Amino acid sequence: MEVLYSDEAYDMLISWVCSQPFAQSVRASLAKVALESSGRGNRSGLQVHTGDGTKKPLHYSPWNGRFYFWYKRHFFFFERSQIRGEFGLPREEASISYFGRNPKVLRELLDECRRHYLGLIKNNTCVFEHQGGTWTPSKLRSKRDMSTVVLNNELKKMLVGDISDFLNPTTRKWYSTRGIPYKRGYLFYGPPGTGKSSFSFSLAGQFDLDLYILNIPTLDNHSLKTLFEELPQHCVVLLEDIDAVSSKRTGNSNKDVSQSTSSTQMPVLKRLSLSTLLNVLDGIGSAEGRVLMMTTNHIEHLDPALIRPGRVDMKIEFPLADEDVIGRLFFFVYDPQSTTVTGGDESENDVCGTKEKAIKDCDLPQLGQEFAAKVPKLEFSPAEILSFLLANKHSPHLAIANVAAWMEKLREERTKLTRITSWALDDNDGFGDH
Ligand SMILES: Nc1ncnc2c1ncn2[C@@H]1O[C@H](COP(=O)(O)OP(=O)(O)OP(=O)(O)O)[C@@H](O)[C@H]1O
Repeated sequence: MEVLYSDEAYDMLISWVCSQPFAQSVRASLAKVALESSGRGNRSGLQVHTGDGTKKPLHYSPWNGRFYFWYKRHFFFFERSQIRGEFGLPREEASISYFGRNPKVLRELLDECRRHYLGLIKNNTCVFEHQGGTWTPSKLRSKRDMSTVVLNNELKKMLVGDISDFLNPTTRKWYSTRGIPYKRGYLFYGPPGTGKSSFSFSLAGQFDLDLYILNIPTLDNHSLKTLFEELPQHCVVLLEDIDAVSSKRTGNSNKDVSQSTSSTQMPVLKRLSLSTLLNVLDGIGSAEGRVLMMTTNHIEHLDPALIRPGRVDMKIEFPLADEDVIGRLFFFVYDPQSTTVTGGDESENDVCGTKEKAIKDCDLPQLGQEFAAKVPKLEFSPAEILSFLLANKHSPHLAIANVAAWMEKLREERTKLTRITSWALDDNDGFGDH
């Protein structure tokens, strides 16, 4: 049985093989630094982060040979090597065989590999990105708990309820008996740093779905079609910064998006046309059961066709932080319940412990109110506030004392940035030097 490197079955097989006793004593092995703290360990066997803080841990796996082992009273051999593929590029290959005639035995073994792999990744979300027209091997990221995205609770509940209803097996039947395509689309819109991507990621984790991220500016028509055709049945597809593709159609419904403007208002060269995107979203190639999440900073730049019901079933605004969110972000950072001290040496933990105790002794609700009263509502994004609070994470009092100066600095930076942007735009107006 051959297993293709490009397929996730490859990871299932290799990670199982690496966990077997025979793999520890092989004489030909591949040594690699497991670069990612949590991920596939360069596809030489799944490496799930152990949190021991080892720098550049080495990982070994059977390589370039034939390796024999017993499994359920059958004699197997596993082969893995590197060959020259298309255009002379090196390509990895693996296969598994056994002495016998029943293919079921091999499938049972692969199923065991699958279960082993699912056990390893159970607290992770598999994230797929793309290079041109192909999905790259998934990366594993720890699931992000929904509670870590500070948002209106009603909204959260409503969205979670909507998605869980959609994913309910009876819903699929309901859709098919009525001839309605079984898919659901959401648009998350709002200023940068308000949690749109983070929330999409935590939703994927909540429903144990793989996340497929599409980066619009790097796509052309052909690759978008191919990528959509390769989507599995149940997954979350995240189309980030969808305004980078959209153009307001002025009479000509197929106007090319190369004339559109991006979030920064700068003209961008794009090869992906709006009509292709619309066809792909509606087409047969569009996987059944997929949850589509689109994000944008500029809902006003979107073509109405892109977000019409059927393509987008719910539009959800992610606003700048209001008083409630500001207070909850404060709590999120200082509440000892959401604090875990990991890694570091003992003395560092002692310091953290002392600081935590000092924070515990504070009247947090009172301080939270004080902090929220100092920050004007709907002026700063949750990302900005969080970043400030993290810089003062050991002292809520310091955060309150420093917040006015921080806001002033941020406002100055914004003014400067607006001046630079408008200067750059003026310079690009085709009227030459200033
Ligand atoms: N509401 C929030 N609650 C908790 N953390 C947040 C929230 N909003 C933003 N953050 C934090 O800010 C950072 C940026 O957030 P994220 O990328 O989700 O924002 P975004 O709205 O998708 O931004 P953009 O529009 O620029 O893509 C992340 O580290 C995230 O954890």
